[in-house]
Amino acid sequence: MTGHSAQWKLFKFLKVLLFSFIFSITVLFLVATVRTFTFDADAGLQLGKWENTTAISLHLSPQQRKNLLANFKAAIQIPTVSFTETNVSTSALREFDGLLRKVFPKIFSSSLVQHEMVGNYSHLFTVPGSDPDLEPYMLLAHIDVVPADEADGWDAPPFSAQEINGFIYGRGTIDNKQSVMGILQALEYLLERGYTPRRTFYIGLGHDEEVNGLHGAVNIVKLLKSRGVKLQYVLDEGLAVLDGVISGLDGPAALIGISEKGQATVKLSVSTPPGHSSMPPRESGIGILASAVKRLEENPMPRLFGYGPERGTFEHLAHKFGLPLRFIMSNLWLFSPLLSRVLERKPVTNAFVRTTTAVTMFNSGVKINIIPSYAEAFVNFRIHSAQTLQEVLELVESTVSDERVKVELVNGFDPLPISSYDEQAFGFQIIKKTVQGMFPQLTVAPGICVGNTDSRHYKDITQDIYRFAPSWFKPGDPQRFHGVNERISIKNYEEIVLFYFQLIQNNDIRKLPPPHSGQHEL
Ligand SMILES: CCCCCCCC/C=C\CCCCCCCC(=O)NCC(=O)O
Ligand SMILES: [Zn+2]
Ligand SMILES: [Zn+2]
Repeated sequence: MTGHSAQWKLFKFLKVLLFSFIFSITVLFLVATVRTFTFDADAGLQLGKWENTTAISLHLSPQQRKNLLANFKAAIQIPTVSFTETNVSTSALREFDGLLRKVFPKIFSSSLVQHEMVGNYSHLFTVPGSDPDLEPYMLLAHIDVVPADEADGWDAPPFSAQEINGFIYGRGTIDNKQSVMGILQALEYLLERGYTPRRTFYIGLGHDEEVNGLHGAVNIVKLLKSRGVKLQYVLDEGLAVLDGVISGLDGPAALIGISEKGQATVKLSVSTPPGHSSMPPRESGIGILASAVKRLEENPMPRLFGYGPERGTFEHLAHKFGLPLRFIMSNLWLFSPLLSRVLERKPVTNAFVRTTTAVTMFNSGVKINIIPSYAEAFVNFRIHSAQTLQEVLELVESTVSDERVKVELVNGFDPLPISSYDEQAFGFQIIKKTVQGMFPQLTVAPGICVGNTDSRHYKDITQDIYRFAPSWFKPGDPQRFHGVNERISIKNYEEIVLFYFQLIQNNDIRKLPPPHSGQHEL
């Protein structure tokens, strides 16, 4: 070792020491002097005077609960799988339509409810309210599911709806037939009890959400637009109740999605001359493509934690963390870079830190002794709210940086706008009130939906889109989305039905109470 490099190492060591010292002093100073800033998640409306609208309560006999469960199981047992935009399970979708008509006779025979098929297999229900001055709202869910293979390690066949220890197993139990059946079951019960809404609402059930919703949601929106419909808000699938999923958070939290990430699907391809495998070139097309893919994986997109709505999530939840996390979450202006490095270690939380990179398909070769002429890979990016589709494409090009690799955008869109979630945000507050009415122990916070939903097609006819259902997720449950052993507890499915039953009635409020209106009442 030369004297020069030893000096340099000592200098670097002293620099780190000095930085750590300054950092510790700053933290101590802040702890001692700065009043920790936290949102009071329940401020304002909690004390406000709410107009009472939930006049009808839901009491179910053991037989009714059995029927409710049987209806849900029947829905799971129909394999309404979407494979590609042009390959959906049409006969299963027809069978599903038959099931809905059979198990929800009130809805389909009611003179109040208008039912239309859209794009052949999607459903649009219109339930007119008695007061035309109130702006309508819309509930969304989707009928289709992603494929599932029992051989991947399912504890029960994915379309069996088998009951194991109080859970129903099956593809679609949390994505998203619990909402499809939950919404309609709630409406069926309300109609049976003579309910008529004050505020008009729509229910949209897409049949191709898992393959972009181009025939279902897109056509429903076209139809509503042609009728001049504007919506107060839309509620779709997305976030959920997280119970133990966020490390360090004291108690469960309901995250209501106020935005969703953007998306880009990029195709990388390499064309090379084919030939005999006994005389291979130094680099094959597969090798060139594999290196490009590896470069994308090894160079993740930049950390952007704190620059999007995820910041609001952590600030709202800060008061539910113990120290030192509470302090860190309450001072993200200082700690975002540090927190990013912790969150990026796990896939579920990494999704909140950056645009994610997922290599989902890789195809090449036809025979073991032929050098293939073509290799292709598909990479799916989920774009952080603080980035644009264009910026992601530029980064992909510069990371691949090999003219032999063709880079094409298959499809993509920017992150969705941020819906309002303040005290005067009608949809957010109605959802929050309904959640807290059922689960007073929950903290409610705005969140960002890392997956995409049909609701993104509705952005021209509403300002406010929310993504939430009260599905309870414990550690390991988020991985069941599109994974193995997707399941829901019977208790939770019943809660979902009750949630929509209450939500529909809560929407009949004419307007929200003024903020802080109840604070002086003693
Ligand atoms: C705040 C940090 C921890 C948050 C943990 C989040 C838990 C995530 C819960 C649910 C997963 C999100 C799924 C969203 C719905 C996706 C719908 C879908 O599959 N759409 C198709 C697609 O995105 O390709
Ligand atoms: Zn879904
Ligand atoms: Zn899905």
